[in-house]
Amino acid sequence: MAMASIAKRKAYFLTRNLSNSPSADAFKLSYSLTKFSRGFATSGSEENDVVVIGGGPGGYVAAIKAAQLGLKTTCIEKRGTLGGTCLNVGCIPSKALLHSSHMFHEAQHSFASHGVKFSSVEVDLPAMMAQKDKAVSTLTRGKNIIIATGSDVKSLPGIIIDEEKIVSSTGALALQQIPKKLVVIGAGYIGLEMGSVWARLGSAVTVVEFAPDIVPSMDGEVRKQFQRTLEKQKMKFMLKTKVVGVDTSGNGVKLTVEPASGGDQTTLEADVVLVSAGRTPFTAGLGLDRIGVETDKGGRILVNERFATNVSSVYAIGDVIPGPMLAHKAEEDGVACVEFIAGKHGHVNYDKVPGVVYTHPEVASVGKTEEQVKALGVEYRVGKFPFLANSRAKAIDDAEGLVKIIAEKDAEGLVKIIAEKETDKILGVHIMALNAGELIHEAVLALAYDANSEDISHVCHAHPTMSEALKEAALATHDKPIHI
Ligand SMILES: Cc1cc2nc3c(=O)[nH]c(=O)nc-3n(C[C@H](O)[C@H](O)[C@H](O)COP(=O)(O)OP(=O)(O)OC[C@H]3O[C@@H](n4cnc5c(N)ncnc54)[C@H](O)[C@@H]3O)c2cc1C
Ligand SMILES: NC(=O)c1ccc[n+]([C@@H]2O[C@H](COP(=O)([O-])OP(=O)(O)OC[C@H]3O[C@@H](n4cnc5c(N)ncnc54)[C@H](O)[C@@H]3O)[C@@H](O)[C@H]2O)c1
Repeated sequence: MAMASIAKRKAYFLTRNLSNSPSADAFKLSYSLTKFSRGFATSGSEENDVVVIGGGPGGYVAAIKAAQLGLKTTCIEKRGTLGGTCLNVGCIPSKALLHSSHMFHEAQHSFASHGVKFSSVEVDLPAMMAQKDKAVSTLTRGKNIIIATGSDVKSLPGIIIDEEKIVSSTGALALQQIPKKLVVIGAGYIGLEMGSVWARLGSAVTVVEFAPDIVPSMDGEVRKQFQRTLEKQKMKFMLKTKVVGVDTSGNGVKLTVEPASGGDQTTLEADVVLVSAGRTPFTAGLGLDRIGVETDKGGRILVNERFATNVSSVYAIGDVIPGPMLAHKAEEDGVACVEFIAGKHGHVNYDKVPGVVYTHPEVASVGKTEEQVKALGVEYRVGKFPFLANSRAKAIDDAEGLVKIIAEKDAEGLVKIIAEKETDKILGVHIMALNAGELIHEAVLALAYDANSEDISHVCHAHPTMSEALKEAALATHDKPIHI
């Protein structure tokens, strides 16, 4: 067992290497949970104010915040390192590979038009993986109970993940060879990000999606442009399609697929299949049923607005409770939860949590989609501004990220703002651009302060910047944009 303490903050982090006996660990931890819930002291001789189970973004942030609030805190993590899914097998390694594969793609396709020439460019996959591993390891060194045990990949009936031929995101982050053919099941965040990585490195990527659209939670208009852009990057989509059979007996994998509503079957061949059809809350081994913690049908722990479960002194945060499965949402949950425990007021507004798909271009959003606003029966106005008319995007030849498709109007990046017609209050902002994940925060702030589109249009934006597109879209929402 490795034990690290952040002495200054007086939060203790207990991590253990699970390589010996996962079940023994699960048993000990579930035993502890039962014990804590009855008000006993924690393991060892010392009494804690807060014990956090799980050291992911939700758990470790909750532990640090609790200690900052003066609560004696211990965080227990079954992995050898803190950081959870996000740091170990999620956000950080996936963004490292997205960045490396993007550099390779740029060197192949864009540098020459900027006057930078190479005689040859090739991929050194082991070096790329080592760079990703370095990014992770650099960051991992670094009585009340809060359950922050996160989530795990959702398995599909009849499909067994072996992390070699049939992989979850964890396996897709560690492939030893570039697959010639990669089939991705699920066109959500993971499927599109990991599909992008391997498509850029040369894999022929086919994405099979059950729903009629990719990223079903995304604004419809933005999603259509996004799909066209990904198709131009050679990703193929089979929408309204389900996988009904898998054969791994040969060298590769044979997948039988058919229309979601039934019909003729076809066979897809792949070297590797990525299962990215969602994630489920992870509570195995905690013995929740033994202490009577309520969950919903999907296994998510039910909490009230104070993150308290139905069992006294037991709280839950992050991926293990309902809401978006995002690292920054888990962190906000953690902070708000311990603020309540410390007798203060905490708050997380799930309507204003931004989401970013880190492809190229990125797609970022906050607030409601046009479809959601329509469904609510709210009268609204839409303001849009394309990056083709933004001088900074043009100056860096990245109106969409790929020089070759710059001229094609239907594939341009954009800012889209949806505002309530009567009040002009901003209800949702959607951005597709190379740095949309950064640009979105002006919109997040606007929503946090209940701003109107007119408010944004009165703010002076530096020129030339991509942020000017947000001001122009705001103008377009209630008036007319200047530069189009
Ligand atoms: C490939 C991938 C890419 C992602 N990219 C992004 C991104 O770019 N941005 C983003 O916002 N989100 C991203 N996510 C989602 C993000 O990782 C999660 O939303 C986030 O990690 C949830 O945090 P958490 O603290 O709730 O749970 P987790 O990070 O899953 O942490 C839970 C921790 O609890 C531990 N644990 C579980 N059971 C026990 C037990 N019984 N005892 C002790 N410890 C236990 C686990 O080992 C784990 O370390 C990504 C996810 C994946 C899979
Ligand atoms: N950039 C980020 O913030 C980021 C990156 C990766 C993961 N994540 C988080 O991780 C979570 C899991 O990601 P994910 O991509 O696995 O889930 P997701 O919910 O984003 O997407 C899953 C997709 O699979 C489809 N699907 C479901 N069952 C299917 C089936 N049987 N056949 C074909 N398609 C099917 C769904 O319609 C959906 O489009 C997400 O909730 C996301 O919040 C976030």
